[in-house]
Amino acid sequence: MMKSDLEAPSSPGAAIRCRDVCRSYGKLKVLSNLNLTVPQGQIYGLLGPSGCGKTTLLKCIVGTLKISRGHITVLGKPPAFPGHEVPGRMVGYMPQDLALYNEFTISDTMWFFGRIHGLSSKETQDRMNFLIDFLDLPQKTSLVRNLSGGQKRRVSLGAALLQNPRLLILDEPTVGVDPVLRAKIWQHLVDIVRGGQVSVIITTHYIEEARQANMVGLMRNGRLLAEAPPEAVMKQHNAATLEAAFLQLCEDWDQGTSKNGGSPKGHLMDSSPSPDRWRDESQEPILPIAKSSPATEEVPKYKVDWKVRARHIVPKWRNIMALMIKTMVRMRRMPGSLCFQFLLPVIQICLMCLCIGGDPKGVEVAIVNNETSPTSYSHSLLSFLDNSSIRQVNLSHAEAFTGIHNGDYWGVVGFGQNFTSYLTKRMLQPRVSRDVVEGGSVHVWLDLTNRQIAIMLQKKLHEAFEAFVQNKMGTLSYMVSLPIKFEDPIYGSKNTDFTTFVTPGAVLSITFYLAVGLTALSFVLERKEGLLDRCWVAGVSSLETMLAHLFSQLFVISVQIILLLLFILLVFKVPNEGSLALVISLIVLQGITGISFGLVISSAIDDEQSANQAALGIFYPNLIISGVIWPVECIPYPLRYLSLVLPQTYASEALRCIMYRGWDLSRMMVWRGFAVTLGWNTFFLILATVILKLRT
Ligand SMILES: Nc1ncnc2c1ncn2[C@@H]1O[C@H](COP(=O)(O)OP(=O)(O)OP(=O)(O)O)[C@@H](O)[C@H]1O
Repeated sequence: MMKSDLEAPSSPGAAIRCRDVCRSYGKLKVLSNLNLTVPQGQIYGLLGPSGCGKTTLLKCIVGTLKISRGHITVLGKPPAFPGHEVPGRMVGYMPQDLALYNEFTISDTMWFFGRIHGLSSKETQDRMNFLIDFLDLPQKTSLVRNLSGGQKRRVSLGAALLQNPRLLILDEPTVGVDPVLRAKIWQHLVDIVRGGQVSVIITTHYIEEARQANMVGLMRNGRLLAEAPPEAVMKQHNAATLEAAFLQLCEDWDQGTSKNGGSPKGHLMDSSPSPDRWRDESQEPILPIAKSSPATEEVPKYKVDWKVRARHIVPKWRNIMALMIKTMVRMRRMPGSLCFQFLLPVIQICLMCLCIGGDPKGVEVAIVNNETSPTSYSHSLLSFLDNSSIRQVNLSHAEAFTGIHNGDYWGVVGFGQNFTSYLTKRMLQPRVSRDVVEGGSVHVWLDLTNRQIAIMLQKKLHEAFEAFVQNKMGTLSYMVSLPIKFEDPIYGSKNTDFTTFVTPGAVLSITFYLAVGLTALSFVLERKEGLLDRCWVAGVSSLETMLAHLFSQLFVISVQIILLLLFILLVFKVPNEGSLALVISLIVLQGITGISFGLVISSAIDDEQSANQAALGIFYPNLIISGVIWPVECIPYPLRYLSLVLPQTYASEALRCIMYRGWDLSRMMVWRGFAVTLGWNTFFLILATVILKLRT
């Protein structure tokens, strides 16, 4: 048997007491001055037409919805009171939504809730075996996603019954359940309340089955019309069935409200019933719940000492572990998606290194050479042009210019008839005429619409000319060199390409955005399916949910980062002059920033489409103004200040400094990147926790 570690509530008469409870959704008033009392050790059937506010009331009772006015106590204290086990092990909640993990098996589901409630393996196993048998569930290895609607509801009921809670809150547990099993479930409820320790509040659409309840509450338009034992309700209205009695009561209420200008008919009394009263005096008339009496009832004051409060706030490792195991099990059940997550960053960085920043290849350039001799300088110079980058096409002057105007060539390189003799003169004589300089020059016309290609052509022509001079003049080549000399670089190499600049920023961006993508939907779907609320009622705090997501996603991004680094360092040979530990730490921290930002989106936004839009919406602006693909120095000033506070600007700079300059944390440009990243991490995590807390 499971240990019964649950204390008796401070108010022995009532398991749940709602007084003057009001709750609205925007302008829609769903609960208005509602009073309800669920007696301890009894089954309370909450009945009412669709949309009258039953689910809303149950959510207020378990504490997932805040009430706008009034007072609720559950097992003696308000829900979510520090140190109170509601939410927690004392309460078993079956929400109206299925609120089950589809990728789980029945057994995974029970183990998950067992861990959260702190049950031992044996307790979980025993309870699971009993519930599978009792609820007539299929094999425990069956996946929830493959179960029928009715079977899913029974698994959901099983999860609520698992820890033998003191209070069961069941929102339509018998929908989609066959009559035999329905009877069995009701019999079970009757059995468990018999000892007087367990109380049940249950909503159902099958009004007649509520005759087995000890007490029914009849709800309409957000008010409780009456609260009494079922026989008393039927007797009061001379009805043979509870349904007929309920119809009668609604009619009476409607007539009462229309005749009396809003107040119910006279025979509906004006005081709130005491639960004990109904135990003995079930023949009394049905009592509506009055507006006046509860107001006179004093709201108890609850005190809590700081130790209990602190224990309430500190996250429980047990819950974090349970949630992490849950995420891992779900990942294992979706191997395709997991492989995709691991490979996506590698694919992205490979594409980036292959396609961005390298030298253009096979660029067609028209050559108009008016020198014919194969020994001429023009032929020699052209032989030094990099053939892999530039494809030379020999043409006449007219053809070359027609071609470049038609967009066939990126440039025209022209040599005059006397290029060789004029260039020789220019090289050897200190004073030459303008015509000699003109005729001894290479003339280049470029299509400058593509700046990268144009810059490449200019660079290749300069390199070809330098190689040509070196070849022709040997040690005397210094005589014709430009009076600007580029010495050996302090950092980097002379052949540094744009890829080298982009890679560190790209690695950080890829890690950040994949982490955002991984987490942005994590709560959205769980909230939609009611799983967040269900876990919260089981005693999982917002901070625990947040930390569990963070730790599980850390595992995924760690694998992603290892693969990314292997590719950039070993396959694409991006240089790393600094400490690998610093490189890894900075990338991991950026990943955590991405996870935390994803959690903010996930906790603030309710639907997948908006969450995706938010994640995508910030992608380009952030990428562009973080100096990842183009230097920050090019950003105009007011915008540059914004750029500098973004999570990736200083971090990219820091990573470049570590990798290419070999700097460490003693340099401001390095520690600044770490500091900004850590700052954003903390901010996003706190923000996400606060939003999640406010919204559950
Ligand atoms: N999140 C929400 N936002 C806005 N309105 C809501 C929300 N949830 C419920 N409502 C509205 O509040 C009213 C009461 O809904 P509730 O789900 O509590 O009814 P119910 O009695 O449980 O109905 P049913 O028996 O059909 O489940 C309905 O009019 C519903 O449209």
